[in-house]
Amino acid sequence: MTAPVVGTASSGAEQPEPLLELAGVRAGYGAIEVLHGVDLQLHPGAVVALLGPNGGGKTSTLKICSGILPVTAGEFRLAGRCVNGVDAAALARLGICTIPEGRGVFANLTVRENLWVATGTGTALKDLEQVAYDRFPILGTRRNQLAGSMSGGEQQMLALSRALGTAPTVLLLDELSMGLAPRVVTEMYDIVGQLAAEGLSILVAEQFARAVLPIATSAALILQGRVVKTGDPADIDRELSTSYLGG
Ligand SMILES: Nc1ncnc2c1ncn2[C@@H]1O[C@H](COP(=O)(O)OP(=O)(O)OP(=O)(O)O)[C@@H](O)[C@H]1O
Repeated sequence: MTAPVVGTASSGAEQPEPLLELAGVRAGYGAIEVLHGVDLQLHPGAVVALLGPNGGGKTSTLKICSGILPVTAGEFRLAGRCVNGVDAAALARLGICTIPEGRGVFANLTVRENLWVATGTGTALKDLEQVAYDRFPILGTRRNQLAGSMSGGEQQMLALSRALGTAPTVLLLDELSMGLAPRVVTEMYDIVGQLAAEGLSILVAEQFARAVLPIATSAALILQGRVVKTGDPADIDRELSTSYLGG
């Protein structure tokens, strides 16, 4: 069976090959299966919003894409090549970068020290700092400030900077909106939209659909470990309002 097409940046009839694809992916924790055949496609330069309620399987799907959770059946493909069993470090070297739920910044390290953590990928600190401070000048003024003392939005900028400094091709974002004021969420998603316009391919897991749909090129709804609907963000928004999340 062919996976539903989702996340295409262009609307032409010619579909480019998906950069990242899950085809019938099953996975779980111990003996308990939580993903029961997930189909998902992310095309170059697209923003796919992966939506659904708590426990639907959003984070587990991102874990598959970052190599943290093994595929037990089906295929995880990058540029058409099956990468089942390829570990997280190797996937990172192939350009997959994750910003986990809660951002993953180290509260007791300064901005600069947090950026230094990403030098483990082989990128020089000065290059990481340049990317960060060019895009988010506020981080430059706070380079010696402890990350934990910054606002949620500034911490999210730091997490994004650390990711971007490694020049990823695919960005996986988990619940970017968590703990942020609505205005800051809008600002952060505007930045995500800009990153996609610059060519980055982005998969965003979000419980709060309204936050991400305005910048998404397509959306997928995951319920109980299955992608039950994929398509245009406006259609999925309508579907969510009427059927699943009570608006
Ligand atoms: N480490 C784990 N061990 C066992 N079960 C887990 C683990 N992590 C997630 N699960 C289970 O897998 C299912 C899917 O969870 P997942 O975190 O992927 O969903 P989600 O859509 O991201 O939800 P949330 O927004 O609450 O994180 C849930 O039933 C959850 O209880």
